Amino acid sequence: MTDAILELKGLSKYFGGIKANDDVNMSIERGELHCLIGPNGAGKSTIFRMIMGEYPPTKGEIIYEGKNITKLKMWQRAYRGISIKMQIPGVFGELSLYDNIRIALQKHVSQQEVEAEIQRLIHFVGIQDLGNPLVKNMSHGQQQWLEIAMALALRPKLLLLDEPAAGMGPEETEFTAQLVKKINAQGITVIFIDHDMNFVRRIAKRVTVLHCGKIFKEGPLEEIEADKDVIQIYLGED
Ligand SMILES: Nc1ncnc2c1ncn2[C@@H]1O[C@H](COP(=O)(O)OP(=O)(O)OP(=O)(O)O)[C@@H](O)[C@H]1O
Repeated sequence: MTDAILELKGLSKYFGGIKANDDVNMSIERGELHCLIGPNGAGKSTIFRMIMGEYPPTKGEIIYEGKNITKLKMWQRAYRGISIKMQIPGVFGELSLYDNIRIALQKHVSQQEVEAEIQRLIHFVGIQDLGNPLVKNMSHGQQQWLEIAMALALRPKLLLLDEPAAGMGPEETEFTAQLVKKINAQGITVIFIDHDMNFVRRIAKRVTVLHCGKIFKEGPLEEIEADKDVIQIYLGED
């Protein structure tokens, strides 16, 4: 029997004449580490924005843990365990590292637990040796890991990561791949978007390919990489 944590049913998002997503049907198993790939403008980020509740779908339904959440507000979805790290940095550069995490922890843990939780999170994402700098003085990679820590502060069951290794060098990319695996090993379902197939290869087992807003192919990584049509529309690109 399947145990889907998330199901997208006929999900569509139109911006005027642009069909950013068109009749997307997807099912994500609890505990999966799933990757979304596809050419620029294929509609990957729009799917994330609908799952998190930023964009209302034009049509279709989002079922999370068996319940229809299509009309719920963002905070209601976050409260139920959906957390996201978008492509655009969501950290506060003028604030310290700890204060950024403190903001993310607001209302999720009691006042007495905050400091211990900050330590747990910075150790988990590997930024425990920096002291407590202003975030704008942290490297790009460190800021990305901080943002992941902030997403984890919500104790999610489902974590959405939009290009978690974008702009990183090889070592930081490898570290991020290990971090994503570690998150998933904790039982958190992860869906991530990425363009870098070396990164995808390191961690994903199942991959969905989007093209022109629609699901083009879905399957195990090896099948997707060997698929002639996928190579033609996407993987054959430089
Ligand atoms: N707020 C918006 N208003 C109008 N059009 C939008 C909006 N958001 C996305 N689009 C359009 O929807 C389509 C899908 O965009 P989306 O950002 O989801 O693609 P993507 O696959 O994430 O692309 P990339 O890989 O470049 O991040 C694009 O044509 C984009 O221009």
